[in-house]
Amino acid sequence: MPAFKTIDDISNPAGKRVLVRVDLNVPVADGKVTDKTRIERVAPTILELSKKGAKVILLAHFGRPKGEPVADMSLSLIVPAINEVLGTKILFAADCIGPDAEKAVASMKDGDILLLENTRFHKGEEKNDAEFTEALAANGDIYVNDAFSAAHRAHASTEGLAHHLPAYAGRTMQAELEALEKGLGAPVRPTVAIVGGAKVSTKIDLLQNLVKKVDALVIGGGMANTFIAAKGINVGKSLCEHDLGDLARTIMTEAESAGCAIVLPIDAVVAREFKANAANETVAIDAIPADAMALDVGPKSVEAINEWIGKASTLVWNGPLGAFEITPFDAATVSAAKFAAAQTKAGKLTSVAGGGDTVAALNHAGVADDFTYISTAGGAFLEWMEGKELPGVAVLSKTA
Ligand SMILES: Nc1ncnc2c1ncn2[C@@H]1O[C@H](COP(=O)(O)OP(=O)(O)O)[C@@H](O)[C@H]1O
Ligand SMILES: O=C(OP(=O)(O)O)[C@H](O)COP(=O)(O)O
Repeated sequence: MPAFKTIDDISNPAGKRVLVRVDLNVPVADGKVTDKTRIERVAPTILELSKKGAKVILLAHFGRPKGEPVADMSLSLIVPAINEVLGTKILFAADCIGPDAEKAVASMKDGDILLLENTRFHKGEEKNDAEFTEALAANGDIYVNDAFSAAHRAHASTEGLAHHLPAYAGRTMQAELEALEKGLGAPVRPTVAIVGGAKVSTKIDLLQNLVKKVDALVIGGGMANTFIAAKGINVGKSLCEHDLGDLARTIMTEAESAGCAIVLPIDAVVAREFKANAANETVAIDAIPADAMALDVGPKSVEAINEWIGKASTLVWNGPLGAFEITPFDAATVSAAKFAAAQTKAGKLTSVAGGGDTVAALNHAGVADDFTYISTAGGAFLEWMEGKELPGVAVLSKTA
């Protein structure tokens, strides 16, 4: 575990302006938060600092707005859910830097909690731009990073700020690293990884190293469509990143050399509309109609996936196997989740899953509590698993 300072090392937080980086990138449907796990996980840090009399100023991103304000990516949408979890009313400022932020911070009393608007509404955030970082730092005396799930990003609010202010790890950051080390520090083989979901381009790179660490890599969701297409199979209108075909083929070749089995779907549940209860059919993977989308992996694929889970001693999982938010396309994810939970309860499996939507999917399946450990992190968790240095964690120990 990297050595860093924690909240215990803040000598007297009372009256201090503490910039706390949290991950509020939560699943939302019809303007409502559908899974509050990430908020629940950062609540202890926020409440502890507030109780100690600090002025708690929350920094977070929401979605991928590309450096411009986007109405449905405003963190104001998350405020009611935060109030509910914290059991107190927080303040909100319409910008994370400049006069709006300054005014809101200046009016805070000791113990108040203020959420600043989406840091990604400014281009400087993802560029880790010095001027933007300074503008963020102007509103704080201390920086606490509690966003383990965003620690794989070297952004202004996740990395840059630690160079400008005394930096500490929050309680969730500490707990995540400790739990991952305990559960996966020395994984018992065979180790199986399941990677699915929709963030294909940002996660596909990780698979190149992951295939060297695991005995089987099960690929589902939009990631599977990209691999299927790379094999020359038509995936119709499915979520698929066709330009990543070369990389997908390289990963399959490297997996073979490393002795890692790649488990791709052999059938799919397809529909013509992305909505709950859309008319659907199950087809062989090479028979996806040109006008349809594969929204879930099919029952034969689930059988094969569960067979791999049955052989595994360790399971790491990020990314749902299908569009689990809309029935019946949650079937494969729910089935594999229930089977992995049963294996874990029977003492046959160490199961670690992570990612905002993955946690929501496991909650939806009603089995999140039965997994060995649930991380709030998806991409960060996979990068940690690869043995990569996470910039948001590394900077905390470098500046300690
Ligand atoms: N076949 C598919 N087609 C479209 N979307 C999919 C498919 N499979 C999974 N998804 C979507 O992937 C999203 C989750 O992906 P991702 O953000 O990568 O996971 P996590 O947040 O757990 O890291 C969900 O919203 C789900 O609907
Ligand atoms: O939701 C997140 O990552 P995850 O989907 O890998 O769990 C984090 O908030 C990071 O978001 P990003 O992948 O847009 O940088």
